Amino acid sequence: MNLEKTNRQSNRNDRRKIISARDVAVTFEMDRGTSRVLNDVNMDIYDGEIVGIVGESGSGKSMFADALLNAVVDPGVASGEIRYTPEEGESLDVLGLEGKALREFRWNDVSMVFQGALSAFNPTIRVGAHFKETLSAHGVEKREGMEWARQLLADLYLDPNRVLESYPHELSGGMKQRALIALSLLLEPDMLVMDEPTAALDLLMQRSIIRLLREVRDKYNLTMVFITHDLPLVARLADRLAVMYAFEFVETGPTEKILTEPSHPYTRELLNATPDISAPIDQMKPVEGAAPDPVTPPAGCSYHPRCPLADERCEAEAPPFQSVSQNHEAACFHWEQAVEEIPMASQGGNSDE
Ligand SMILES: Nc1ncnc2c1ncn2[C@@H]1O[C@H](COP(=O)(O)OP(=O)(O)OP(=O)(O)O)[C@@H](O)[C@H]1O
Ligand code: NI
Repeated sequence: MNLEKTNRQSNRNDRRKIISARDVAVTFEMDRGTSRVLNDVNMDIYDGEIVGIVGESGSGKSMFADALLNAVVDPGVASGEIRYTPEEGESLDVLGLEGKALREFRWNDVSMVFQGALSAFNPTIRVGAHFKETLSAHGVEKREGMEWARQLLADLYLDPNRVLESYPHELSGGMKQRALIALSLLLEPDMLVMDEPTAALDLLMQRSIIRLLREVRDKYNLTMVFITHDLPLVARLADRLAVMYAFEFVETGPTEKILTEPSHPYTRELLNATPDISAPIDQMKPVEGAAPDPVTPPAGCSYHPRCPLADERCEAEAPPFQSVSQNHEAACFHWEQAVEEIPMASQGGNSDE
């Protein structure tokens, strides 16, 4: 196996678009109407980057993650187009994959640590057996595969022998989560999608996992999507952030730009709800007002009912993305006004006043 991929330093614009998502929607048919829980989102993900996706609970983060892997559960329906382009060979239409091709895609190309996945380990079999089963399901030679598993576990600062011999309940939450990350990397995917991978862990363990993920990304040149409602946490990890509100992305940009020049009114509120970027999540106050209902979303900009800057146009027209600066966009007609008029609570780096 070619275990270490080469690290390439190059301009983002020359880099391979590993994922290109266009007009991706997820809908559920409900008695009271169609629930649109992901609303025609677009997103490009570049080789080797770490993208953090943040937003409040219920905003559609998991729906986006699930769509990326064509893993939206019934009766949810994903539509639109998701193209995956491997390092070599033809690009794939992810939402068109099924059966064996889909299973292979999910382990070999883009793999995922699902939200609440700590319970994914079968409690009655040893951790090592989970690795062996995955190898044999994909026809990988066991000896070589398990050698790679040991290296991955060691890279995640686990004792391979101890972990492989253990039953899941014998490991702490942090160890289990790292073992799960190792398992998801077993078949050398190009990209790893993690949905709230640290939510069940204490603050110290969250931070150490963040550090580990950076090391793993650098060593294996992985592309990562890290989903969380914990903005301070993901800001330590991600190269780029995408802020989600009401089933859509409302602002994307380099992490530093989002922290220092947040331009969508919602992003500014979200950051203001975080008293200190290094403070733990439980010290955050929620953004005021209620999130929209996916069956009856507001017309125009979906944030307008909560937005201090909303005018008639915002009530009627959905704002397209506007360029704020290079690689930084906000879906708001009034982003310039937002920067001037929605003050940021004093916190490190937010100094545009
Ligand atoms: N099986 C389902 N049927 C109908 N609606 C659903 C279903 N699963 C989720 N939803 C709705 O889809 C919307 C988006 O949910 P999603 O799980 O993507 O949110 P999230 O941003 O991941 O939230 P959290 O931070 O709590 O994980 C929510 O309004 C949720 O109620
Ligand atoms: Ni979720």
